Amino acid sequence: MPCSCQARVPACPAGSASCPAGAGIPGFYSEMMMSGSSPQPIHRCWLHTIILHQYLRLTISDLMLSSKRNMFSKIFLSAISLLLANLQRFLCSLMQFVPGLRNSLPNPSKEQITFRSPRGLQCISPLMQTVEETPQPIPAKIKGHIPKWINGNLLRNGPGKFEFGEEKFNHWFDGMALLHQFQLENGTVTYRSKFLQSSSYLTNSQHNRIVASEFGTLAMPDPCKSVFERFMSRFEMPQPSDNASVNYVVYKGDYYVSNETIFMYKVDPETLETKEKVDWSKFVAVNGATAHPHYEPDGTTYNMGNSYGKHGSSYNIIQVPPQKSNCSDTLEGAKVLCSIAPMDKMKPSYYHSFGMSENYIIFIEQPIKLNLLQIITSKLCGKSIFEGISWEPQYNTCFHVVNKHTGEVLPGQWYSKPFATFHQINAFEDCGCVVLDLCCQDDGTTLTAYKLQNLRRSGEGLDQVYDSVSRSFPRRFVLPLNVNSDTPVGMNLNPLPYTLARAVKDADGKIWQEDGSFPSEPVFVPVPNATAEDSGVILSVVVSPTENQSAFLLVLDAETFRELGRAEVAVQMPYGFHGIFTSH
Ligand SMILES: CC1=C(/C=C/C(C)=C/C=C/C(C)=C/C=C/C=C(C)/C=C/C=C(C)/C=C/C2=C(C)C[C@@H](O)CC2(C)C)C(C)(C)CCC1
Ligand SMILES: [Fe+2]
Repeated sequence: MPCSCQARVPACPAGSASCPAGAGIPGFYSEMMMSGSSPQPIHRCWLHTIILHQYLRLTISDLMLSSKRNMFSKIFLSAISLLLANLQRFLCSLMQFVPGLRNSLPNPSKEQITFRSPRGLQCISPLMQTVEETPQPIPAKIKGHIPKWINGNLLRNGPGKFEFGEEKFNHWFDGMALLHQFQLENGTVTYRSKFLQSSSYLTNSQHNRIVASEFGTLAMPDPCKSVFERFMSRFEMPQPSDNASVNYVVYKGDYYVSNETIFMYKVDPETLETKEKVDWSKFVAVNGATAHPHYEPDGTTYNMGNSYGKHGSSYNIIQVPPQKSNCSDTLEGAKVLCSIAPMDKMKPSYYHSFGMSENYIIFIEQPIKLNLLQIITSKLCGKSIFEGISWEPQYNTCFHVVNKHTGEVLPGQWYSKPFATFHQINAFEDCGCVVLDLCCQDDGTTLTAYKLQNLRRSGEGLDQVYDSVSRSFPRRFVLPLNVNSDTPVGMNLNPLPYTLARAVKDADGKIWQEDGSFPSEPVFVPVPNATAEDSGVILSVVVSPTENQSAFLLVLDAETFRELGRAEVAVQMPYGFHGIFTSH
């Protein structure tokens, strides 16, 4: 990394103990908990309601920034309720504005965040069980009203088959990709689903056992082979899975499903048919890419992927052009914009997503480490890839900022105390800073909780699993970009006053929840020709482990979070991962 005037600037996690300035977003949660508001939404729907909260948080902070509409009264009411809820913290935040006092304020300590350990959580095992596909569209039963202007498909991806014959997968992420489609047309909704016809799915089906290893499951050698052949198979390199179960992504206007390996599949978003398999390494020198690319308005796509070579690994930023040069195009023209060396080349960090603002790509190198030696020898040791991943909080979390137009890595290092992050909320630039909102956990061992044996527990066992998972909070990080050797040390460099304006959402109370219901990642669909940023609807597929409780597509008014309608589908549906909406 170019580093002639390298400055190590502690990134400022709003509300965390390391940044006095940040009485930020996480405090919002602690206040919500401590002021006696129900912590239920997080506890009851611990898989995804959190994301709904995070989405809300984002909407509110954006509203606060633009502050154009009828927000003043909301802010005022919120401020009053916050003031009453926590007078001391409020005074502290006011003192932030007094020059000289700002840096001497007490840190909002983590200990202030108190949680009740929930007891008797509802068993969610039915959401992680094999289901049948529904290849022909079936009509959904509409309750309420689905606006007629929403025309298109909500496409979602996630695991739907967890065993073949007698053999069972170990980890939630191993389940075979089931592609879902909710088709919305003129106020009506139909649903269909199909299993991705990946090589993993086809060979496992053909042999009626697990032949292809997945993230958390090492396939056993073929029992029909000789003892010698079975022994020798242990010396083979693990093969990357093509079970693209994590998300739908778009490159050059075509739809693909993706996990995080070297393979993706092109799919037909209308019929859910599996089309061609695409290998990233045929186009750019990478061994995989995330399932969370970022898109420019013109269709240019940015992604990140690791490359592994003789001398260890690199993190690479990839740019895919917006248009095809002919109709059979896939990733032609893709290029590596820049490569970043890991802190330890044999132990690169795991990342599930990355940030993008107008001019920058922000890569977060977190202390969830891939032990390459262990992964390469995993077959020999009888282990899965998952077992080669570890949480190593002796490392800080480090932010790398790259100019996405030039590929130049900015000559600074921003770091924070160790935290783990899977998903980004937002990234933008303001006053010479990059502002990042992330879903953060103080501990990076969550992947273990997602083992199927844990998720399928019930009663006290499930409560224990839930207690073992570090809570996820939205946190705001401010990375001042114009830092050089003249920049004074020990001063808060965050010029943005609005990182304090974090407490508004609670009183706003835009939460959708229902007992025993598990909403999926919310997807915003703007009304055609929308003028306000939140004119439109929020779509979320809601599933339930309760018998005979139908899954449904929920349609909320994005501005008010009022339920407009729901489209119930009488099929069993597992809990999925991600998806997108595609307009007709
Ligand atoms: C094996 C091999 C090599 C090396 C291979 C290596 C290093 C492979 C590494 C593979 C890895 C790290 C795979 C990771 C897969 C991770 C996946 C699929 C993650 C999925 C995450 C999901 C679905 C997240 C879900 C969610 C989370 C976290 C929070 C919730 O709130 C919301 C929800 C459910 C969506 C070499 C060196 C190229 C040589 C050749 C052979
Ligand atoms: Fe994700």
